Amino acid sequence: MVNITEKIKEIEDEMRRTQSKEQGDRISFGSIERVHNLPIPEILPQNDQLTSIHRKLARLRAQLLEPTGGAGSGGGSGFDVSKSGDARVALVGFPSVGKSTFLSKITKTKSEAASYSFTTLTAIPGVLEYGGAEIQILDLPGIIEGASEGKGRGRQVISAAKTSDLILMILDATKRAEQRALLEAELDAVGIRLNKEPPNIYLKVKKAGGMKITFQTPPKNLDEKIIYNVLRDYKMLNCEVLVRDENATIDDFIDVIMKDHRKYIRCLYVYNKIDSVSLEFLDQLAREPHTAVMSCELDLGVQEVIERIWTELRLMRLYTKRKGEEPDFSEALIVRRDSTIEDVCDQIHRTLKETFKYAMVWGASARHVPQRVGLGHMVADEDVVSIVAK
Ligand SMILES: Nc1nc2c(ncn2[C@@H]2O[C@H](COP(=O)(O)OP(=O)(O)OP(=O)(O)O)[C@@H](O)[C@H]2O)c(=O)[nH]1
Ligand SMILES: [K+]
Ligand SMILES: [Mg+2]
Repeated sequence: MVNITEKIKEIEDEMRRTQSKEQGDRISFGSIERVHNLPIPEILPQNDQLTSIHRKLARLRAQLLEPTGGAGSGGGSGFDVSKSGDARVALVGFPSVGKSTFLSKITKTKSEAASYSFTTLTAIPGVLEYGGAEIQILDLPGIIEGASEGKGRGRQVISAAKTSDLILMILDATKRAEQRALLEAELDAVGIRLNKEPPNIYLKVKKAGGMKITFQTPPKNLDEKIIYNVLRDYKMLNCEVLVRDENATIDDFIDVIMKDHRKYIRCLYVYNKIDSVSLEFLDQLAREPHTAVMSCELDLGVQEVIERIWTELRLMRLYTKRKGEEPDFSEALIVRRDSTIEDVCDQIHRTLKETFKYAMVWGASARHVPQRVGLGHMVADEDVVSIVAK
């Protein structure tokens, strides 16, 4: 069986050699991920050899995703914890950063915490009640560098993270700064894209007619030849491509081709143990994007993290009202942002849509109050909705 990890290492070396030949030591390649994340013009100075190496690397990395994909692919199916509640949040981080301490603090579940690594060996679910919603929080074993290649329980942890609506990346404020980039790289390697929208590239596979490649505006990092070569690599000889984003890169394009293996998940970075760092450093951490800081031990910032979880999940609370009765504010109906009346119906009952006649809406989404609307109407947070069935 082919050892993909070894092959990737080989390519990394090849890349390093080509690189130093081309550009001297301008960029050092510490890890595959760093190569992968560099903007194309910088690492691929119109160099065909490098472009082809880069594509090979992307293909191999994709194989790491396959359940039967060579070395270190064992145990990639996640943990056997069923989803419950309105959303799932996964706690991902290196060992002993305080994941279990946090779970025990914000839910009724007690997950063992200790000062040694790998205290937690399996997924422990807890329930956070907030704003009328029940949010499942998944405490997970710590992961280590190389997790995506199967080190430790890495594959399993990452699979569990992939099923979540939000990743809470727990970081230790007292540890070196690289921890964040290392974890991001592990997730990136298995197709998880954090705080990113799917690339704005249209791709349609056809039965015949060859390749038709068009650009909405001249792209900065791509050209017809690069796209042509990538498509040929993936044996997509008949297709239509429209690149709408001028900043799209070759990696973005590969993500579009591999869209069944990509997951776009929001991530909140949470630095724990701020009781042990200087105020100056704390201030610096707190300014990073998508970041919150806390100390579970001193109970500092924990409530703020809970509030951030709620906003990052982008959930909305709706209240229902029966005809001729007051709205029921005792129990909220939780739906995702950008939900329509149709989603609301589905949330109430699987078949409600079939007998739906119209809905009355009170609140921010209503143009006048109440507004009579159809299934396509977009609701807003804290709207009151009354569904009228046939
Ligand atoms: N100083 C300080 N220590 C903390 C804080 N939160 C947790 N700890 C300590 O950090 C250690 C690790 O905590 P755990 O909750 O077991 O960490 P974990 O991330 O679940 O660890 P694994 O399950 O082994 O991956 C324990 O000794 C905790 O008491 C904090 O806010 N400040
Ligand atoms: K621990
Ligand atoms: Mg733990």
